[in-house]
Amino acid sequence: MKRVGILGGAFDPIHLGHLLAAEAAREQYRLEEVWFMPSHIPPHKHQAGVSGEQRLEMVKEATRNHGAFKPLDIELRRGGVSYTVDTIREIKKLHPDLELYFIIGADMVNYLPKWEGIEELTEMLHFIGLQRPGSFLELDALPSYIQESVSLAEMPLVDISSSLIRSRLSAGKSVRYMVPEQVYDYMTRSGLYGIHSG
Ligand SMILES: Nc1ncnc2c1ncn2[C@@H]1O[C@H](COP(=O)(O)OP(=O)(O)OP(=O)(O)O)[C@@H](O)[C@H]1O
Ligand SMILES: O=C(O)c1ccc[n+]([C@@H]2O[C@H](COP(=O)([O-])O)[C@@H](O)[C@H]2O)c1
Repeated sequence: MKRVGILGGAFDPIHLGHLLAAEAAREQYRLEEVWFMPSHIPPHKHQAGVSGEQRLEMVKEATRNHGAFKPLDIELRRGGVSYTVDTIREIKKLHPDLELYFIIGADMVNYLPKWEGIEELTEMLHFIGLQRPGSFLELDALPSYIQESVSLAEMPLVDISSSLIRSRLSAGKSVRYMVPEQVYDYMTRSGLYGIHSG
């Protein structure tokens, strides 16, 4: 069975933490592809500041040079609140032959018990969890059926988040090298987040 990883997120904007997480999961779990999937409306946080189209465009720019990385717009096309369980049901119908891995940072691992339809999700896929600065991964605190569906991957700890990038930009600070150069160029060209070139 083909092994595919999915990295879901707001990508508001996509940054190096996302890319390193995807690459670590790909390498350590021998994933043939990793799909980067922007949410329409995220279930547990504020709606993104920039449009879905622009977040998808940044994902395309960031993934274009990696043969195994692909953008996936299934949640943007569906609209509404992006519950992962609904998305995975849809993907399973389209591709019954895939072995699916959902890639998440430590903050989201700790949150798994609150996810919509989490029991069904653990039957449909595996989770790959990554350490993230500021969030201590507490697998022991999770119910055992969730613990069994989570495996960990190692990555260099990267203290970058989309909110850090947005707040730096609103303060007129540089975010160069926190996002790939192509994403930086796109943000500058489109004037996203009030960015000024330089
Ligand atoms: N620096 C990082 N290290 C490891 N995982 C990360 C990192 N940044 C994001 N992730 C994971 O990537 C997924 C998507 O993240 P998302 O697009 O919401 O970015 P974010 O940086 O967490 O955004 P925000 O700061 O706006 O909350 C989540 O599972 C999140 O835990
Ligand atoms: O389905 C849920 O209940 C659920 C709850 C929290 C997060 N998620 C998904 O996890 C991914 C990362 O979430 P976030 O909030 O860090 O962007 C993204 O694809 C979300 O849709 C899903």
